[in-house]
Amino acid sequence: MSIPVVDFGAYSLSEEDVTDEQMHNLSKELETAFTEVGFVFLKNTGITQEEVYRVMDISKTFFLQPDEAKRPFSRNSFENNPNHGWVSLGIEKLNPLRPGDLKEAFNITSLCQGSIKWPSGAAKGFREIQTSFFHRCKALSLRVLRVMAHSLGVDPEVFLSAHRLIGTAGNSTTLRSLYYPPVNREEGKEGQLRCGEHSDYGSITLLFSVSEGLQVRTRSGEFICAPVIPGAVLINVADLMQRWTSDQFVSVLHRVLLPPAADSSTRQSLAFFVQPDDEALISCCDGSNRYPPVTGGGYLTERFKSSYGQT
Ligand SMILES: O=C(O)CCC(=O)C(=O)O
Ligand SMILES: [Fe+2]
Repeated sequence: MSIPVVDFGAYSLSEEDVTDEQMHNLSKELETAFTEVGFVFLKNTGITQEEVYRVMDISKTFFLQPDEAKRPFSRNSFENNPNHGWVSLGIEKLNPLRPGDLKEAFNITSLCQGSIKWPSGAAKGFREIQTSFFHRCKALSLRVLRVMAHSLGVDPEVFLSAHRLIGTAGNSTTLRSLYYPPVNREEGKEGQLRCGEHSDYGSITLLFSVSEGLQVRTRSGEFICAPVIPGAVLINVADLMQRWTSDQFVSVLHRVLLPPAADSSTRQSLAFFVQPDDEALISCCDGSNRYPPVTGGGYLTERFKSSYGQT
């Protein structure tokens, strides 16, 4: 089994709209991918490799600074926006049974709050570059959600009306830059990975990476390596979407292994975690009561508790 590749050109960000026939074809392709695998590569989305490199470059400039320079931007230090900011190495455990992940991250959630701080100095342009990429990812996500609604035969407003506030205080959608530094095997703890086995929490995730390392679990339970397809965006179903679709779309485990011994390369990726509005009530879209309704914000709060401990 492999991750399907779908040409999204008909509904790329540079196209105004899509014809009924194109929408039908795309929705069939996404339906197969999200029902059977939970992941899909989209080609020709309108988001270019150059845009991705620009965000990765400015993020890397930030990450390569000494920890003292990054500490003022730490996650959990901004009032009203606890998820914004820098997460240092080894802090987060996406698989709570393993030691902390060997990665650093920078989260960008709400774009317009006075209380948050943005890196400048060495990382000049950080805010502008990240913000404009956030808007591009938001636009693509809404298109993908529309196609997904068609796949399920539900009114697109079921998904779209629950994602009205992306980029504002009432929604926790996050653009996360990830940096995996070189691994020193001697210092590593038993069982430690770059990113432990997990599934994502929200509706869908857009993932941009330029090097290998990601593994995705298949239905039969084995992990397969995700290839790198230059210019393509990897999109996966997350847990709340699985619940919303009464398990029709599957949210599957994935992880990032350590590089082979003696390989001192780094890895970078960008994840755009799409999350329904905090107050949006998510009930099974097939009208069943397979899962009780839950709010976007309430569900996320519960999930964060397990990846950061109960604090
Ligand atoms: O870096 C990657 O490729 C995957 C990261 C990931 O799955 C996550 O942060 O949720
Ligand atoms: Fe993930």
